[in-house]
Amino acid sequence: MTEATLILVRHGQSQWNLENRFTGWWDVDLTDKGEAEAKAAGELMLAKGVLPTIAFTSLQTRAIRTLHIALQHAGRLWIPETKNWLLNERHYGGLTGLNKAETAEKHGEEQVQIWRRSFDVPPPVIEKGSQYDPGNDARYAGIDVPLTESLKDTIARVLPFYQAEIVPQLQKGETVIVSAHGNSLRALVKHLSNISDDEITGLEIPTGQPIVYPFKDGQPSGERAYLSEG
Ligand SMILES: O=C(O)[C@H](O)COP(=O)(O)O
Repeated sequence: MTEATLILVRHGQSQWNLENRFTGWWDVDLTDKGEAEAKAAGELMLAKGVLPTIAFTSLQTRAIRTLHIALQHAGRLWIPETKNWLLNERHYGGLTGLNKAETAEKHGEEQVQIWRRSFDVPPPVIEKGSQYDPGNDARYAGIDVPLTESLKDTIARVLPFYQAEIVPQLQKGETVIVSAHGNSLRALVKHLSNISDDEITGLEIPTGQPIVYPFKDGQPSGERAYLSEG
């Protein structure tokens, strides 16, 4: 039997988390508070002796920097890491850049909640070439950049990456850290904790809080727990 550990961490507070704006694939950096959250996550991993041996992250600055700050403070900046767009945040389509409260005033709380948390209703598409369209960003060269994504669409890209790249590391007994985003991590937690399409609407992932799953032979062997509470 091979035991392993999966650590999931949502990036620390970003500039647009602070400004309450839909972010999705737009690339924003961490705030000072976000950096402090990442540092605390690394210190917690060190204190608990839960030390990553291999890392995965998205192509987005806020997740990459959270990973690096956390690893630095856990003494693990040297471990191998993979960056892949398949771990990016869910694409927020035409909502990208808008203020969440102003959007709720305009379209109603209920509609905004559907766009934010429904399983399979995507936000309106982003206009190609518009201000916050990441379609021409060099990091996405050769990728068919979506124009919007529901959680269901996000799961359809995150899970195959998880199965192909992350599960083999867990089967080998690695301590894997995935530094990603609210909705790309909701996609993973939905799968790992077997949460239904209806119940996933109620799941929130806080910034900078490592979530840990124990694994045996490449399968989760227990429920998720916050490392701070373990
Ligand atoms: O992309 C965003 O705006 C956030 O990272 C997640 O936002 P949400 O909680 O509205 O899905």
